[in-house]
Amino acid sequence: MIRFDAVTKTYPGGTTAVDGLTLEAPTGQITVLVGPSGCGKTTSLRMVNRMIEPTSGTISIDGRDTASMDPATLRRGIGYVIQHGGLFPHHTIERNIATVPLLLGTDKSTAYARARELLERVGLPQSLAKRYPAQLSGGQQQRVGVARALAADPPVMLMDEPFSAVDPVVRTQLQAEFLRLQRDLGKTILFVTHDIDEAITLGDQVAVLRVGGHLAQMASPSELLAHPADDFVADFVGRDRGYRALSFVDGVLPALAEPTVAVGDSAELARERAIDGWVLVTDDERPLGWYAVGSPGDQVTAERLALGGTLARQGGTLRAALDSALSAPSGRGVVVTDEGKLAGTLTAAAVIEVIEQQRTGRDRAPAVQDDPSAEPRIQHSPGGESP
Ligand SMILES: Nc1ncnc2c1ncn2[C@@H]1O[C@H](COP(=O)(O)OP(=O)(O)OP(=O)(O)O)[C@@H](O)[C@H]1O
Repeated sequence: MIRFDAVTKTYPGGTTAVDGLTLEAPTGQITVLVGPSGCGKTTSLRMVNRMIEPTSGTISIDGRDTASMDPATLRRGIGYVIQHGGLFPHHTIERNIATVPLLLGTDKSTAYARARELLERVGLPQSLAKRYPAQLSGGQQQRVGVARALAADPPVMLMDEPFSAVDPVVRTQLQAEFLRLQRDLGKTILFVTHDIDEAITLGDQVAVLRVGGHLAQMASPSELLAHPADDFVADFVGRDRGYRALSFVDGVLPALAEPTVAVGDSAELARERAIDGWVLVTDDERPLGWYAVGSPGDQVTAERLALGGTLARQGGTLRAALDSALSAPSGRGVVVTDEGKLAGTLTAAAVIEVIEQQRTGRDRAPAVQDDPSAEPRIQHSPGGESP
Protein backbone atom coordinates (compact mmCIF):
# COMPACT_ATOMS: atom_id res chain seq x y z
CA MET A 1 0.00 0.00 0.00
CA ILE A 2 1.16 3.52 -0.77
CA ARG A 3 0.15 5.98 1.90
CA PHE A 4 0.28 9.78 1.76
CA ASP A 5 0.07 11.35 5.17
CA ALA A 6 -0.50 15.13 5.29
CA VAL A 7 1.88 15.60 2.34
CA THR A 8 2.57 19.14 1.22
CA LYS A 9 4.81 20.40 -1.55
CA THR A 10 5.60 24.06 -1.91
CA TYR A 11 7.98 24.87 -4.77
CA PRO A 12 10.67 27.50 -4.48
CA GLY A 13 8.82 30.63 -5.56
CA GLY A 14 5.88 29.82 -3.36
CA THR A 15 3.47 27.67 -5.41
CA THR A 16 1.84 25.11 -3.17
CA ALA A 17 1.24 22.26 -5.62
CA VAL A 18 0.04 19.73 -3.05
CA ASP A 19 -1.50 20.75 0.24
CA GLY A 20 -1.97 18.35 3.14
CA LEU A 21 -2.72 15.34 0.96
CA THR A 22 -3.74 12.20 2.82
CA LEU A 23 -4.75 9.13 0.88
CA GLU A 24 -4.12 5.41 0.56
CA ALA A 25 -3.52 3.46 -2.64
CA PRO A 26 -4.28 -0.17 -1.69
CA THR A 27 -1.99 -3.04 -2.65
CA GLY A 28 -2.81 -4.76 -5.91
CA GLN A 29 -5.24 -2.08 -7.05
CA ILE A 30 -5.33 0.86 -9.43
CA THR A 31 -5.76 4.22 -7.75
CA VAL A 32 -6.29 7.08 -10.18
CA LEU A 33 -5.44 10.70 -9.43
CA VAL A 34 -7.59 12.92 -11.61
CA GLY A 35 -8.22 16.64 -11.73
CA PRO A 36 -7.80 19.78 -13.79
CA SER A 37 -4.46 21.01 -15.10
CA GLY A 38 -2.13 22.21 -12.38
CA CYS A 39 -3.91 20.49 -9.47
CA GLY A 40 -0.74 18.70 -8.40
CA LYS A 41 -1.19 15.22 -9.89
CA THR A 42 2.30 14.89 -11.35
CA THR A 43 3.89 16.44 -8.28
CA SER A 44 2.07 13.89 -6.08
CA LEU A 45 3.21 11.00 -8.25
CA ARG A 46 6.83 12.06 -8.42
CA MET A 47 7.03 12.46 -4.68
CA VAL A 48 6.42 8.70 -4.36
CA ASN A 49 9.70 7.81 -6.08
CA ARG A 50 11.40 10.91 -4.67
CA MET A 51 12.03 12.60 -7.98
CA ILE A 52 10.46 15.45 -6.00
CA GLU A 53 10.90 15.73 -2.23
CA PRO A 54 7.86 16.69 -0.13
CA THR A 55 8.09 19.90 1.91
CA SER A 56 6.33 18.16 4.78
CA GLY A 57 4.37 15.02 5.55
CA THR A 58 5.29 11.41 4.86
CA ILE A 59 4.82 8.92 2.07
CA SER A 60 5.17 5.28 2.97
CA ILE A 61 5.10 2.08 0.95
CA ASP A 62 3.99 -1.01 2.84
CA GLY A 63 4.62 0.84 6.08
CA ARG A 64 8.16 2.03 5.22
CA ASP A 65 8.71 5.76 5.14
CA THR A 66 10.20 6.47 1.70
CA ALA A 67 12.25 9.35 3.15
CA SER A 68 14.29 6.77 5.09
CA MET A 69 15.11 4.76 1.98
CA ASP A 70 17.96 5.21 -0.43
CA PRO A 71 16.31 6.81 -3.54
CA ALA A 72 18.02 4.41 -5.96
CA THR A 73 16.85 1.34 -3.99
CA LEU A 74 13.38 2.85 -3.69
CA ARG A 75 13.13 3.40 -7.47
CA ARG A 76 14.16 -0.15 -8.25
CA GLY A 77 10.90 -1.32 -6.67
CA ILE A 78 8.84 1.20 -8.61
CA GLY A 79 8.02 1.10 -12.32
CA TYR A 80 7.52 4.52 -13.88
CA VAL A 81 5.63 5.12 -17.13
CA ILE A 82 5.22 8.55 -18.70
CA GLN A 83 3.55 10.10 -21.73
CA HIS A 84 5.09 9.11 -25.10
CA GLY A 85 6.70 6.12 -23.34
CA GLY A 86 9.80 8.19 -22.48
CA LEU A 87 12.01 5.82 -24.50
CA PHE A 88 15.69 6.41 -25.26
CA PRO A 89 15.66 7.26 -28.98
CA HIS A 90 19.17 5.95 -29.69
CA HIS A 91 18.56 2.54 -28.09
CA THR A 92 16.76 -0.41 -29.67
CA ILE A 93 13.41 -1.48 -28.24
CA GLU A 94 14.91 -4.50 -26.45
CA ARG A 95 17.69 -2.34 -25.01
CA ASN A 96 15.08 0.17 -23.81
CA ILE A 97 13.02 -2.53 -22.08
CA ALA A 98 16.13 -4.11 -20.55
CA THR A 99 17.40 -0.80 -19.10
CA VAL A 100 16.75 -1.52 -15.43
CA PRO A 101 17.65 -5.25 -15.43
CA LEU A 102 20.98 -4.35 -17.13
CA LEU A 103 21.62 -1.66 -14.52
CA LEU A 104 20.96 -4.27 -11.85
CA GLY A 105 23.57 -6.56 -13.36
CA THR A 106 21.41 -9.05 -15.26
CA ASP A 107 23.45 -10.46 -18.15
CA LYS A 108 22.57 -9.16 -21.58
CA SER A 109 21.16 -12.32 -23.16
CA THR A 110 18.85 -12.98 -20.17
CA ALA A 111 17.72 -9.34 -20.09
CA TYR A 112 17.05 -9.29 -23.85
CA ALA A 113 15.18 -12.61 -23.76
CA ARG A 114 12.97 -11.23 -21.00
CA ALA A 115 12.50 -8.01 -22.98
CA ARG A 116 11.14 -10.01 -25.92
CA GLU A 117 8.79 -11.92 -23.61
CA LEU A 118 7.54 -8.61 -22.24
CA LEU A 119 6.94 -7.31 -25.75
CA GLU A 120 4.46 -10.15 -26.26
CA ARG A 121 2.97 -9.56 -22.86
CA VAL A 122 2.02 -6.02 -23.86
CA GLY A 123 0.63 -7.18 -27.19
CA LEU A 124 3.57 -6.50 -29.54
CA PRO A 125 5.41 -8.93 -31.82
CA GLN A 126 8.97 -9.89 -30.86
CA SER A 127 10.04 -8.77 -34.31
CA LEU A 128 10.00 -5.17 -33.07
CA ALA A 129 12.87 -5.87 -30.62
CA LYS A 130 15.63 -4.62 -32.92
CA ARG A 131 13.88 -1.46 -34.05
CA TYR A 132 14.36 2.04 -32.68
CA PRO A 133 11.55 4.01 -31.01
CA ALA A 134 11.10 6.34 -34.01
CA GLN A 135 10.25 3.27 -36.11
CA LEU A 136 7.20 2.51 -33.93
CA SER A 137 3.75 4.09 -33.83
CA GLY A 138 2.72 6.19 -30.81
CA GLY A 139 0.58 3.36 -29.45
CA GLN A 140 3.41 0.85 -29.86
CA GLN A 141 5.81 3.19 -28.05
CA GLN A 142 3.35 3.48 -25.17
CA ARG A 143 3.20 -0.31 -24.92
CA VAL A 144 7.00 -0.49 -24.88
CA GLY A 145 6.96 2.09 -22.08
CA VAL A 146 4.72 -0.24 -20.06
CA ALA A 147 6.94 -3.23 -20.89
CA ARG A 148 10.01 -1.30 -19.73
CA ALA A 149 8.34 -0.40 -16.44
CA LEU A 150 7.46 -4.07 -15.90
CA ALA A 151 10.96 -5.36 -16.70
CA ALA A 152 12.24 -5.37 -13.14
CA ASP A 153 8.89 -6.79 -11.96
CA PRO A 154 8.34 -3.95 -9.48
CA PRO A 155 5.44 -4.31 -7.02
CA VAL A 156 4.52 -0.64 -7.49
CA MET A 157 3.89 1.26 -10.72
CA LEU A 158 3.54 5.01 -11.20
CA MET A 159 1.88 5.97 -14.46
CA ASP A 160 1.69 9.61 -15.56
CA GLU A 161 -0.80 10.11 -18.42
CA PRO A 162 0.68 7.04 -20.14
CA PHE A 163 -2.03 6.80 -22.81
CA SER A 164 -2.77 10.44 -23.52
CA ALA A 165 -0.49 10.92 -26.52
CA VAL A 166 -2.40 8.49 -28.77
CA ASP A 167 -5.66 8.72 -30.70
CA PRO A 168 -8.91 7.74 -28.95
CA VAL A 169 -9.26 4.34 -30.64
CA VAL A 170 -5.73 3.22 -29.76
CA ARG A 171 -6.22 4.67 -26.33
CA THR A 172 -9.30 2.53 -25.69
CA GLN A 173 -7.36 -0.54 -26.84
CA LEU A 174 -4.42 0.27 -24.60
CA GLN A 175 -6.73 0.76 -21.62
CA ALA A 176 -8.41 -2.61 -22.21
CA GLU A 177 -5.05 -4.38 -22.57
CA PHE A 178 -3.71 -2.65 -19.52
CA LEU A 179 -6.68 -3.83 -17.45
CA ARG A 180 -6.19 -7.40 -18.70
CA LEU A 181 -2.51 -7.24 -17.81
CA GLN A 182 -3.27 -5.87 -14.36
CA ARG A 183 -5.73 -8.69 -13.70
CA ASP A 184 -2.76 -11.09 -14.09
CA LEU A 185 -0.11 -8.98 -12.40
CA GLY A 186 -1.97 -7.33 -9.52
CA LYS A 187 0.48 -4.42 -9.17
CA THR A 188 -0.10 -1.52 -6.82
CA ILE A 189 -0.66 1.27 -9.30
CA LEU A 190 -0.93 5.03 -8.94
CA PHE A 191 -2.20 6.40 -12.24
CA VAL A 192 -2.46 10.06 -13.21
CA THR A 193 -4.87 11.37 -15.82
CA HIS A 194 -6.84 14.54 -16.48
CA ASP A 195 -9.53 12.50 -18.27
CA ILE A 196 -12.44 11.51 -16.06
CA ASP A 197 -13.55 8.81 -18.53
CA GLU A 198 -10.13 7.18 -18.31
CA ALA A 199 -10.23 7.49 -14.51
CA ILE A 200 -13.53 5.69 -14.17
CA THR A 201 -12.58 3.05 -16.72
CA LEU A 202 -9.32 2.13 -15.04
CA GLY A 203 -9.62 3.04 -11.38
CA ASP A 204 -10.53 0.71 -8.56
CA GLN A 205 -10.70 4.00 -6.74
CA VAL A 206 -10.46 7.54 -7.98
CA ALA A 207 -9.05 10.53 -6.14
CA VAL A 208 -10.34 13.83 -7.52
CA LEU A 209 -7.93 16.70 -6.81
CA ARG A 210 -8.66 20.38 -7.10
CA VAL A 211 -6.16 23.12 -7.87
CA GLY A 212 -3.93 23.76 -4.88
CA GLY A 213 -3.47 20.03 -4.42
CA HIS A 214 -6.51 19.42 -2.23
CA LEU A 215 -8.27 16.09 -2.27
CA ALA A 216 -11.88 16.79 -3.18
CA GLN A 217 -13.12 13.20 -3.06
CA MET A 218 -11.77 9.66 -3.00
CA ALA A 219 -14.24 6.97 -3.95
CA SER A 220 -14.96 4.04 -6.25
CA PRO A 221 -15.94 5.16 -9.76
CA SER A 222 -19.60 4.23 -9.30
CA GLU A 223 -19.78 6.01 -5.94
CA LEU A 224 -18.13 9.08 -7.45
CA LEU A 225 -20.68 9.28 -10.25
CA ALA A 226 -23.68 8.53 -8.05
CA HIS A 227 -22.68 10.70 -5.09
CA PRO A 228 -20.24 13.49 -5.97
CA ALA A 229 -19.13 15.11 -2.72
CA ASP A 230 -19.66 18.70 -3.87
CA ASP A 231 -20.30 20.96 -6.86
CA PHE A 232 -16.66 20.89 -7.93
CA VAL A 233 -16.63 17.09 -8.19
CA ALA A 234 -20.09 17.02 -9.79
CA ASP A 235 -18.91 19.52 -12.36
CA PHE A 236 -15.67 17.67 -12.98
CA VAL A 237 -17.24 14.25 -13.44
CA GLY A 238 -19.57 15.93 -15.89
CA ARG A 239 -23.15 16.53 -16.78
CA ASP A 240 -23.60 13.11 -18.38
CA ARG A 241 -22.49 11.23 -15.29
CA GLY A 242 -25.83 9.42 -15.15
CA TYR A 243 -25.05 7.91 -18.55
CA ARG A 244 -21.45 7.12 -17.52
CA ALA A 245 -22.71 5.39 -14.39
CA LEU A 246 -24.40 2.82 -16.65
CA SER A 247 -20.87 1.50 -17.27
CA PHE A 248 -21.01 -0.15 -13.89
CA VAL A 249 -24.44 -1.68 -14.15
CA ASP A 250 -24.69 -5.13 -15.61
CA GLY A 251 -28.18 -5.86 -16.78
CA VAL A 252 -30.08 -8.94 -17.73
CA LEU A 253 -30.96 -7.67 -21.15
CA PRO A 254 -34.20 -8.44 -22.91
CA ALA A 255 -32.68 -9.32 -26.27
CA LEU A 256 -35.15 -10.71 -28.75
CA ALA A 257 -34.73 -13.10 -31.63
CA GLU A 258 -33.59 -11.34 -34.80
CA PRO A 259 -34.20 -12.88 -38.21
CA THR A 260 -31.08 -12.87 -40.36
CA VAL A 261 -29.89 -13.33 -43.92
CA ALA A 262 -26.45 -14.11 -45.35
CA VAL A 263 -24.36 -12.38 -48.00
CA GLY A 264 -25.52 -13.80 -51.34
CA ASP A 265 -29.17 -14.23 -50.27
CA SER A 266 -31.77 -12.65 -52.53
CA ALA A 267 -33.07 -9.13 -51.96
CA GLU A 268 -36.52 -10.73 -51.91
CA LEU A 269 -35.66 -12.95 -48.92
CA ALA A 270 -34.12 -9.92 -47.18
CA ARG A 271 -37.36 -8.01 -47.73
CA GLU A 272 -39.40 -10.88 -46.27
CA ARG A 273 -37.25 -11.12 -43.16
CA ALA A 274 -36.70 -7.41 -42.58
CA ILE A 275 -38.23 -5.60 -39.65
CA ASP A 276 -38.93 -1.90 -40.16
CA GLY A 277 -36.92 -1.95 -43.35
CA TRP A 278 -33.72 -3.50 -41.96
CA VAL A 279 -32.44 -7.04 -41.80
CA LEU A 280 -29.32 -8.23 -40.01
CA VAL A 281 -26.71 -10.00 -42.11
CA THR A 282 -24.63 -12.67 -40.41
CA ASP A 283 -21.89 -15.10 -41.34
CA ASP A 284 -21.79 -18.30 -39.31
CA GLU A 285 -24.00 -16.57 -36.70
CA ARG A 286 -21.60 -13.62 -36.46
CA PRO A 287 -23.17 -10.22 -37.19
CA LEU A 288 -21.70 -8.47 -40.23
CA GLY A 289 -23.95 -5.44 -40.65
CA TRP A 290 -27.44 -4.23 -41.54
CA TYR A 291 -29.02 -4.40 -44.99
CA ALA A 292 -31.66 -1.85 -45.93
CA VAL A 293 -34.64 -3.12 -47.87
CA GLY A 294 -34.77 -1.35 -51.23
CA SER A 295 -30.97 -1.24 -51.67
CA PRO A 296 -30.01 -1.45 -55.35
CA GLY A 297 -29.42 -4.91 -56.81
CA ASP A 298 -31.20 -8.21 -56.37
CA GLN A 299 -28.79 -9.72 -53.86
CA VAL A 300 -27.44 -8.95 -50.41
CA THR A 301 -23.81 -7.97 -50.92
CA ALA A 302 -21.13 -7.10 -48.39
CA GLU A 303 -20.58 -3.65 -49.98
CA ARG A 304 -24.17 -2.59 -49.28
CA LEU A 305 -24.11 -3.30 -45.56
CA ALA A 306 -24.47 -0.48 -43.07
CA LEU A 307 -21.65 -0.97 -40.59
CA GLY A 308 -20.63 1.04 -37.59
CA GLY A 309 -23.16 -0.07 -34.99
CA THR A 310 -21.45 -1.15 -31.77
CA LEU A 311 -21.99 -4.64 -30.37
CA ALA A 312 -23.17 -5.27 -26.83
CA ARG A 313 -21.88 -8.33 -25.03
CA GLN A 314 -24.42 -10.62 -23.42
CA GLY A 315 -24.25 -9.96 -19.68
CA GLY A 316 -22.32 -6.72 -20.37
CA THR A 317 -23.07 -3.24 -19.13
CA LEU A 318 -26.20 -1.23 -19.73
CA ARG A 319 -24.07 1.54 -21.24
CA ALA A 320 -22.80 -0.81 -23.93
CA ALA A 321 -26.33 -2.08 -24.53
CA LEU A 322 -27.78 1.40 -24.90
CA ASP A 323 -24.92 2.43 -27.15
CA SER A 324 -25.48 -0.57 -29.41
CA ALA A 325 -29.15 0.38 -29.84
CA LEU A 326 -28.40 4.07 -30.45
CA SER A 327 -25.64 3.32 -32.95
CA ALA A 328 -27.53 0.72 -35.00
CA PRO A 329 -29.16 2.10 -38.17
CA SER A 330 -32.13 -0.18 -37.48
CA GLY A 331 -32.46 1.12 -33.91
CA ARG A 332 -31.96 -2.47 -32.74
CA GLY A 333 -28.69 -3.00 -30.89
CA VAL A 334 -26.95 -6.28 -31.58
CA VAL A 335 -26.17 -8.44 -28.56
CA VAL A 336 -23.46 -11.08 -28.97
CA THR A 337 -22.17 -13.95 -26.86
CA ASP A 338 -18.59 -14.03 -25.55
CA GLU A 339 -17.73 -15.94 -28.73
CA GLY A 340 -19.09 -13.09 -30.85
CA LYS A 341 -22.19 -14.97 -32.01
CA LEU A 342 -25.57 -13.31 -32.30
CA ALA A 343 -27.64 -13.58 -29.12
CA GLY A 344 -30.44 -11.24 -30.23
CA THR A 345 -31.20 -7.54 -30.53
CA LEU A 346 -32.69 -4.90 -28.29
CA THR A 347 -34.04 -1.39 -28.58
CA ALA A 348 -33.05 1.68 -26.60
CA ALA A 349 -36.55 1.64 -25.09
CA ALA A 350 -35.97 -1.89 -23.79
CA VAL A 351 -32.68 -0.84 -22.16
CA ILE A 352 -34.35 2.19 -20.58
CA GLU A 353 -37.00 -0.14 -19.21
CA VAL A 354 -34.32 -2.27 -17.52
CA ILE A 355 -32.73 0.89 -16.12
CA GLU A 356 -36.09 1.99 -14.75
CA GLN A 357 -36.73 -1.44 -13.28
CA GLN A 358 -33.35 -1.42 -11.56
CA ARG A 359 -33.93 2.08 -10.27
CA THR A 360 -37.28 1.26 -8.75
CA GLY A 361 -36.19 -2.25 -7.74
CA ARG A 362 -39.13 -3.85 -9.47
CA ASP A 363 -39.14 -7.26 -11.14
CA ARG A 364 -36.27 -8.33 -13.29
CA ALA A 365 -36.32 -8.09 -17.03
CA PRO A 366 -36.63 -11.29 -19.06
CA ALA A 367 -33.33 -13.03 -19.73
CA VAL A 368 -31.53 -12.98 -23.06
CA GLN A 369 -32.77 -15.78 -25.23
CA ASP A 370 -30.06 -18.32 -25.85
CA ASP A 371 -31.98 -19.69 -28.76
CA PRO A 372 -33.00 -16.86 -31.10
CA SER A 373 -35.84 -18.94 -32.49
CA ALA A 374 -37.42 -19.40 -29.06
CA GLU A 375 -39.02 -15.99 -28.71
CA PRO A 376 -41.10 -14.21 -31.32
CA ARG A 377 -40.47 -10.50 -31.79
CA ILE A 378 -42.90 -8.02 -30.44
CA GLN A 379 -43.25 -6.15 -33.70
CA HIS A 380 -42.83 -7.35 -37.19
CA SER A 381 -43.60 -5.17 -40.15
CA PRO A 382 -41.92 -6.67 -43.19
CA GLY A 383 -41.27 -4.37 -46.05
CA GLY A 384 -41.32 -1.21 -43.94
CA GLU A 385 -39.58 1.94 -45.08
CA SER A 386 -35.87 2.29 -44.67
CA PRO A 387 -34.88 5.13 -42.38
N1 LIG B 1 9.37 22.73 -10.72
C1 LIG B 1 8.36 23.55 -10.41
N2 LIG B 1 8.60 24.79 -9.91
C2 LIG B 1 7.60 25.62 -9.58
N3 LIG B 1 6.28 25.31 -9.72
C3 LIG B 1 5.97 24.10 -10.22
C4 LIG B 1 7.00 23.16 -10.60
N4 LIG B 1 6.38 22.04 -11.07
C5 LIG B 1 5.05 22.27 -11.00
N5 LIG B 1 4.80 23.49 -10.48
C6 LIG B 1 3.47 24.09 -10.23
O1 LIG B 1 2.79 23.25 -9.31
C7 LIG B 1 1.40 23.15 -9.65
C8 LIG B 1 1.06 21.68 -9.85
O2 LIG B 1 1.77 21.15 -10.98
P1 LIG B 1 1.65 19.64 -11.44
O3 LIG B 1 2.50 19.45 -12.62
O4 LIG B 1 1.85 18.75 -10.28
O5 LIG B 1 0.10 19.58 -11.84
P2 LIG B 1 -0.72 18.53 -12.72
O6 LIG B 1 -2.01 18.36 -12.03
O7 LIG B 1 0.11 17.32 -12.97
O8 LIG B 1 -0.93 19.36 -14.06
P3 LIG B 1 -1.11 18.88 -15.59
O9 LIG B 1 -2.36 18.07 -15.65
O10 LIG B 1 -1.23 20.20 -16.31
O11 LIG B 1 0.14 18.11 -15.93
C9 LIG B 1 1.23 24.00 -10.89
O12 LIG B 1 0.76 25.25 -10.49
C10 LIG B 1 2.62 24.13 -11.47
O13 LIG B 1 2.78 25.32 -12.17
